[in-house]
Amino acid sequence: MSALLHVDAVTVDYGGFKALDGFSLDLAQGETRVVIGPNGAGKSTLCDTIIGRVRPTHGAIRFMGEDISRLSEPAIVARGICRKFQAPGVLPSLTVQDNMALAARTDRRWWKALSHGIPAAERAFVAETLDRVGLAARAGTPAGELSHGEKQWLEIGMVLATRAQVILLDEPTAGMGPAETRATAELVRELGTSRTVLVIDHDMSFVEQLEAPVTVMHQGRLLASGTLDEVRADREVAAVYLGHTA
Ligand SMILES: Nc1ncnc2c1ncn2[C@@H]1O[C@H](COP(=O)(O)OP(=O)(O)OP(=O)(O)O)[C@@H](O)[C@H]1O
Repeated sequence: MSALLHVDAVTVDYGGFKALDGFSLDLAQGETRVVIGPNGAGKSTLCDTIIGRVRPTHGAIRFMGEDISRLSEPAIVARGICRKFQAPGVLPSLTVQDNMALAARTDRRWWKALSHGIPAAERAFVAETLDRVGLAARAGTPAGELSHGEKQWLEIGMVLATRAQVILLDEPTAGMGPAETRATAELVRELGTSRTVLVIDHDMSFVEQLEAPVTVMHQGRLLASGTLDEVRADREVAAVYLGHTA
């Protein structure tokens, strides 16, 4: 089966230091994949390269067969790839519903969106998306009043609201306690039923709960790939990564 997203032997060279070093990864339509690796392995650079913030020195990123590695970030987002950053980026003074409505707008002129209210056709979609991320009861709350976990879920919902096909989640559980982490795992699994998802994370209990195939990176290269149990059993992985964190 051909990949929806194909990271093809990508090298990112910073003046001789290779943050990615001939790294390849295929994401099939509908797949959820977790990328783990020690600090500095190149995980964020991988996301940055897919979304167009960093240009590959060699290799290419292909999405639905098209080489997107020279496109701008907005052009890549317009094709259906969206990234949720580590730092929450919601507008705190707007309600949860209005943040979601802005993300859902195909017309990105926010002043227009807000001054005219949410169009009826989008209202149902916004409500449905809030429900999917468990924030329906918080629709009227200013986003600044949400808990840390709720803000993260709102951000994930905002990515969903863009109708992106491929969702990149960079450490979605950063700063969360066990209960919020469990709820996030459930949410990501739910997202995986309708989208293609690439998750980067350090938190092993979270990765376990995702029950998804795992790719391990080290020094910009692919170290191992398989189920979490398989990569845990890999001696090289244990040596460079799991041995230090488990
Ligand atoms: N603009 C840059 N110039 C030079 N080196 C960089 C640049 N960006 C990243 N690096 C280096 O590339 C390597 C990979 O960084 P990256 O942030 O992708 O790793 P990571 O796996 O996401 O790490 P972490 O888990 O700590 O976030 C690191 O050694 C980092 O210092």
